[in-house]
Amino acid sequence: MSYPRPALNEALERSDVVHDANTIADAVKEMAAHIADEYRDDVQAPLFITVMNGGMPFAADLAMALGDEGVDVEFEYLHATRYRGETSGGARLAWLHRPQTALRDRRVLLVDDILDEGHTMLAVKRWCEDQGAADVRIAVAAVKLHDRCAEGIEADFVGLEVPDAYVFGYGMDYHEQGRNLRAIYALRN
Ligand SMILES: O=P(O)(O)OC[C@H]1O[C@H](OP(=O)(O)OP(=O)(O)O)[C@H](O)[C@@H]1O
Ligand code: HPA
Repeated sequence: MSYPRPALNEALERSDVVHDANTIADAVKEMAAHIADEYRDDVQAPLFITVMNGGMPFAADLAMALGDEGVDVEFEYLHATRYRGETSGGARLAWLHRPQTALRDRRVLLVDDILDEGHTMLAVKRWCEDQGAADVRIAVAAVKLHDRCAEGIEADFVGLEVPDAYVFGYGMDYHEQGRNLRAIYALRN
């Protein structure tokens, strides 16, 4: 993250709301119903791995909505970043924290804010598979609409679609700011 950073207020002035808080809440509830169907008959709770930092608000909402559906989850987290507070991603994914729970034979649900070019999820999913996970599913609050997504990766559960612009809010940052906004905003180019 380079300083001084661009101001969040100025970014908000040149942004549009793409999904408001109510729309996001409805999408999370609907996703939770689908995800619950996937796991409710399992003897062991899925390992619910939040991809920090961006995945945190969505993961919290989704976990509670799964609880409402009567489905328990075991919490874990990882931190892998390739944007590092910037608005375009680097080639290298930096692992800042790996899950400490053994993944062997576990069903894993990876939970993140956005699937954009997919490089982060591709690497994280492969790592989980290499650890011997029984199966790895991906839930994201939003998928960005473009044709630059890495081959071989897609989300199993998607809340909302966002346009091909830099988006922030609901976990997603604008230069490490704005993650705690309840709506999702897109910068006008
Ligand atoms: O599909 P991709 O193009 O790979 O981008 C998606 C990833 O980028 C963001 O993380 P970031 O690297 O910004 O780390 P952060 O969550 O700590 O901000 C976001 O939270 C996803 O994990
Ligand atoms: O558009 C985005 N916004 C915030 N974080 C992101 N990580 C990948 N794409 C984005």
